[in-house]
Amino acid sequence: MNEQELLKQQVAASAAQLVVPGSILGVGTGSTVKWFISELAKRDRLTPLNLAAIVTTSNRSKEQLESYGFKVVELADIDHADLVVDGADRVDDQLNGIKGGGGALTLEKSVAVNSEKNVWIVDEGKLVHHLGGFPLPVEVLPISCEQNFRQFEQAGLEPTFRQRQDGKRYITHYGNYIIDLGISPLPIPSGLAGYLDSTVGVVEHGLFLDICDELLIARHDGTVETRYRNQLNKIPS
Ligand SMILES: O=C(CO)[C@H](O)[C@H](O)COP(=O)(O)O
Repeated sequence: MNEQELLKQQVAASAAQLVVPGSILGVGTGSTVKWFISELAKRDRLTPLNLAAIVTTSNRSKEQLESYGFKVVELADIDHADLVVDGADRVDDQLNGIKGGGGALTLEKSVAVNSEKNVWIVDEGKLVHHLGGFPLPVEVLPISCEQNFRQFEQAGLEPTFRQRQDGKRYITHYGNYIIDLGISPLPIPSGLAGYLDSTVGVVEHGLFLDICDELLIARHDGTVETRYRNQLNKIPS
């Protein structure tokens, strides 16, 4: 296994220990979450977790969970999740993140805001002081996507339509497009989030602000560091 995969496995194994037996669990999407699901299954095999319900944010994660015998329900079937474990593309000093590299941002945000606790699992290469250095995904309705594209261009946000390998536009689970924005580092990401939230035709965007409660970071020295949102003032800048 290469070092990157080893880091993902280590941080995923730590997150699997946070799952409380009998609880309602949310499971995100991505290559780090893939490890989390297999570590969860490993733990469940040793001592059954008897989870009350599992919701997930993509068909990929659903299929993997089901392959281990977990039963997955829809978000609409639960009132809330007790814990969601998800990956992230970039995380800043305030534990704000860019998510949606895998295109699942809308369901990811819906599941996240309906959870008591959000844990993100990343390797240290994802850490930045200010959010940036990764295309910011914005899911847009097809009917007004060209207008949105021009608006973003005029705002200097360097938009590009996400494409599939065959060169056609990427289509989300909900039949929408994704416009990736080439943003420069954002010291105050709430400004851009507010602009996108108020833009007609935008379904959701990948700025996840004040959502992550606990960040698990796989370090190259083999350790896993935990940062808590409610203890941010204790983190040296
Ligand atoms: O937001 C996501 C998918 O929409 C993922 O959590 C994010 O892209 C991180 O993925 P990976 O663990 O593969 O780096």
